Amino acid sequence: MNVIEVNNLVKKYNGITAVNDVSFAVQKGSIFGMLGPNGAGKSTTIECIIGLKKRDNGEVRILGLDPKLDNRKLYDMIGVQLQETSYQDKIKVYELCELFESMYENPLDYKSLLERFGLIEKSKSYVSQLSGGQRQKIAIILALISNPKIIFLDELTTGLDPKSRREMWECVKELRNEGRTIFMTTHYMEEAAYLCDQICIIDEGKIATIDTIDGVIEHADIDTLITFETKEDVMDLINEEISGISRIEKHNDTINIFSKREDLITDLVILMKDKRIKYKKINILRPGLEDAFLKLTGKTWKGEM
Ligand SMILES: Nc1ncnc2c1ncn2[C@@H]1O[C@H](COP(=O)(O)OP(=O)(O)OP(=O)(O)O)[C@@H](O)[C@H]1O
Repeated sequence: MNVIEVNNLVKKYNGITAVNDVSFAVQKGSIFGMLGPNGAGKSTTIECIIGLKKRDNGEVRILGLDPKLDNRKLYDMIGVQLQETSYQDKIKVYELCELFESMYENPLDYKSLLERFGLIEKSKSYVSQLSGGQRQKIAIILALISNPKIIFLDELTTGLDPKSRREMWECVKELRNEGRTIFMTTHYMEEAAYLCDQICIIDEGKIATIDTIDGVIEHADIDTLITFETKEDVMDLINEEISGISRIEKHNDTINIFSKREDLITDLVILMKDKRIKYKKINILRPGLEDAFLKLTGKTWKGEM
């Protein structure tokens, strides 16, 4: 069952198209990740979906409701963490939580949420005194107070250290395991690969692909690379005896074989054994999300883009 449906979404800023005919659906109880570089249109997509920004074209349904028309109803059912949330300087954690609690009809008990996220002893601290990771946990807690069915997380872990990022990942998984649906955006490929059931690669406002991680990699149709070292002249032999090679190259003693056939390595090892060819450092490199991103968008992934 789809809990988010977006069809042909378009958003322009002063004539510049930030989100260009974007369509996708998100299944109940899944983690859906939107992955793309700076300025790809991720935040704008979230803001249009939840009704914070007016879309120029297209249809959006969240739990069957149109955020443009059923704004109020939806706010009790979704939780949102936006990228640039600034809190009042002189507000304490419990005050902020109480403020959010007062906004909903059936809020969750914020104290148990603070407990769950290991922040109960920070209850009386000023939000401004919390670490980056703790502030992001507060953002999740605030998004959870309405006991939402769907949670929108916009670059939840940007700027966090690796340990805090890992902690946030576990939090997000837990939320999914409770049956909630997560829509998240991220710059981090390993985050998308670790968390997301479905991933959507967006670039310059357009979707390059939507699939599972394995599906995205498969869709990109990239060769596996098998490398090894030998001092012997084997190029002709390999070309003659082994099928399915897209490309083979030699750099000094290193041979690189590109192929769609992962089992090519088995044939290769048998061939070398039969012909008594000495080799070392045999290795297989399967394509990853990074390679798929490059193939699908023509851009190199620079980690935190
Ligand atoms: N309020 C605005 N007015 C004009 N242009 C905007 C506005 N907000 C975003 N844009 C532009 O729209 C495009 C998409 O921006 P958006 O913030 O949605 O991208 P993003 O993928 O979330 O990027 P980032 O990862 O840097 O947050 C960018 O070119 C951006 O400059």
